[in-house]
Amino acid sequence: MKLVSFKGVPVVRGNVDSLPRKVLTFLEHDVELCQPAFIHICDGSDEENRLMLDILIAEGIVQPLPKYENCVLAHTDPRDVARVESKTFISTESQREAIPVPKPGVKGQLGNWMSPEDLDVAIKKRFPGCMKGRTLYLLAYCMGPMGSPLSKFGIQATDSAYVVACMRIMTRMGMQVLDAMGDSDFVRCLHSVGCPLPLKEPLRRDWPCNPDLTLIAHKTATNEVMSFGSGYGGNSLLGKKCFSLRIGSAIARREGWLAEHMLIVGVTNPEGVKRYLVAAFPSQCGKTNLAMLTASLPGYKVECVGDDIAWMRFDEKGQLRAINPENGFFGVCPGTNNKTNPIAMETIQRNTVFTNVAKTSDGGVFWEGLEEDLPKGVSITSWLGEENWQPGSERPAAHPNSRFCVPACQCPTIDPNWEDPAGVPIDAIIFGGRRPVGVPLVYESLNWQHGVFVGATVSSEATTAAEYSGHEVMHDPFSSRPFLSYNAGNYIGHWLEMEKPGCKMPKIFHVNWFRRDSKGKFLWPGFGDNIRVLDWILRRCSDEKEDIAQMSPVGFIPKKGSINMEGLENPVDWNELFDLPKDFWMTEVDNIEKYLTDQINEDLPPEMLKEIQDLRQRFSQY
Ligand SMILES: Nc1nc2c(ncn2[C@@H]2O[C@H](COP(=O)(O)OP(=O)(O)OP(=O)(O)O)[C@@H](O)[C@H]2O)c(=O)[nH]1
Ligand SMILES: O=C([O-])CC(=O)C(=O)O
Ligand SMILES: [Mn+2]
Repeated sequence: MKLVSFKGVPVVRGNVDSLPRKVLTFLEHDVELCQPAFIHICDGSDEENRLMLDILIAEGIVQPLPKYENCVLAHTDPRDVARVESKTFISTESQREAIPVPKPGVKGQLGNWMSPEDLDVAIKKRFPGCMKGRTLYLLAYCMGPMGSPLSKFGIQATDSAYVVACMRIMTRMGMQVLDAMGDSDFVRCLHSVGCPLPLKEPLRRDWPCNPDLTLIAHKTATNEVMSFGSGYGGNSLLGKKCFSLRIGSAIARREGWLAEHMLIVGVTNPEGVKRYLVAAFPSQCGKTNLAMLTASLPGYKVECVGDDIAWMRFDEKGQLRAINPENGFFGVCPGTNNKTNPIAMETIQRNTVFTNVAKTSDGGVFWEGLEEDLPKGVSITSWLGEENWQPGSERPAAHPNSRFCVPACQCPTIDPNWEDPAGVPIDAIIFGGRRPVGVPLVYESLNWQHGVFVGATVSSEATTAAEYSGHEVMHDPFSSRPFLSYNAGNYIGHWLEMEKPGCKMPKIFHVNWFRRDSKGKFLWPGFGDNIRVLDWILRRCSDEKEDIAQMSPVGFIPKKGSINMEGLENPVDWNELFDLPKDFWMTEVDNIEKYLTDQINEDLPPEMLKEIQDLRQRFSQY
């Protein structure tokens, strides 16, 4: 029998009675806590999606984009435009489980911890009654291909129809998941925009959020996420960073695998040999672009498995395999255009939710980088609603962290094996970041331990993916600093422990597309030309031993001329791209040492101290 109400709350859609027992218990708890006016059990259907978009349009949160097929544009409160690292917490019994204890007098930068008692207080301050007057949407979703032994289930309760529409794109969500779940365990995710009705103060730009009380909390021991006050992507689509990275890496540590902030691609060379690799760059540093690369070298093909997150484990034959837990792309808009990323441009013509981009008078979208594609005679309304926005204005047309949210299956270069339940075999791991000086285009680590050191010492210029301004170079271990959910020292230790007899260890590389010349211009063209570097990397992974690498203090670097530069639009300066300035690197080693010993202190694995010593030693003799 269909229940028409649950705990006295009308069920406007879906059948509460058919929910698995554990899901029902979760729902009961959230309904009692948040006191929604209605309950809606999501089925993931097209019809339901239409309903969500209609609600969002009626509320003024999104507007249709008649120029494209089934696309909408959302504008947020200008205070809710990015992840908020300062309000993101890991809650564990002991602090040291979650974050290292830095040296005395040093401010820790490797995550925020909250005691279970403080979290209880924080929850009681926020969640009771937080959904009054609103609908609680219950979504069942699967991270990873349905039926894969590597996949995991999640349940999210949310009071945001925007979140429902985006989660339907970013995860496998709906009836089929509820059916497949049965009584399996799941990650419990509760999300509220924190604006019960009636409102206490008017919304800005019709976007409900609660910046003063924003809190993104994770209980890793019990696989729980509680997110309050933000509707923005990484804070609200809880399957993404919260589950797949923070909860995911804690599970991965317990179970002996890796959950990483990495893209996954397959690269086929002109001989038809295909190899897969993963790459970890910090937010806004080129993962989506590399994942959708159009090769500028003839005969090469790059196919996309994922653009942001990889779950990886060794199979029984000792081969590392990766799945993409996600079902869509939540990609950066500015800079995306038909030259830099034509594949993304084609992907986002349909069924896309855009957030915080500008709108054109012909019902399309606009952002920095699309100037050349702008039809004649159209006018632009900026993301902040400024009409008749003009190129060159002081404020950008689109927010620098504006995003598209689109189903992965629409990507014309999606890999045929992207949903292989066994995952794809990984031959190389790449780290990288935005390094304006000193760091060469590519180098290869000397062995696994050195490669782990390369990952642990990733640094990059700050971007707008979180609440930073300016371009300071920041440490970002494994490109996952914002997503660490257990002690960074143990994180490094976990990576070291992945090397086991019988496992074929992938080679580890470091790349830098962002080195600049003395005038501030990028030395490397990047984008489609990055295939030239991938080609070198994959030749290094091949069984055919080519004479293309030489030892340097940072690791193996390409022998001069060993990267294919044929057909480059403009010549590049090899010497400048691979220069290793000794004074820069001596300072870099000191910085690394200070950062790791200050921040991770007693939990830093001694292997890292050895790597610091060796790097300094190699440079002092250079
Ligand atoms: N110069 C240069 N810029 C690049 C390159 N690849 C990407 N970018 C720019 O870097 C910005 C971010 O690129 P994305 O590929 O979206 O970065 P991401 O790592 O996927 O970002 P998140 O989604 O935040 O994790 C965009 O503005 C790109 O145009 C490159 O090879 N060279
Ligand atoms: O989490 C987000 O909002 C988007 C993202 O991929 C990142 O910042 O790495
Ligand atoms: Mn990302």
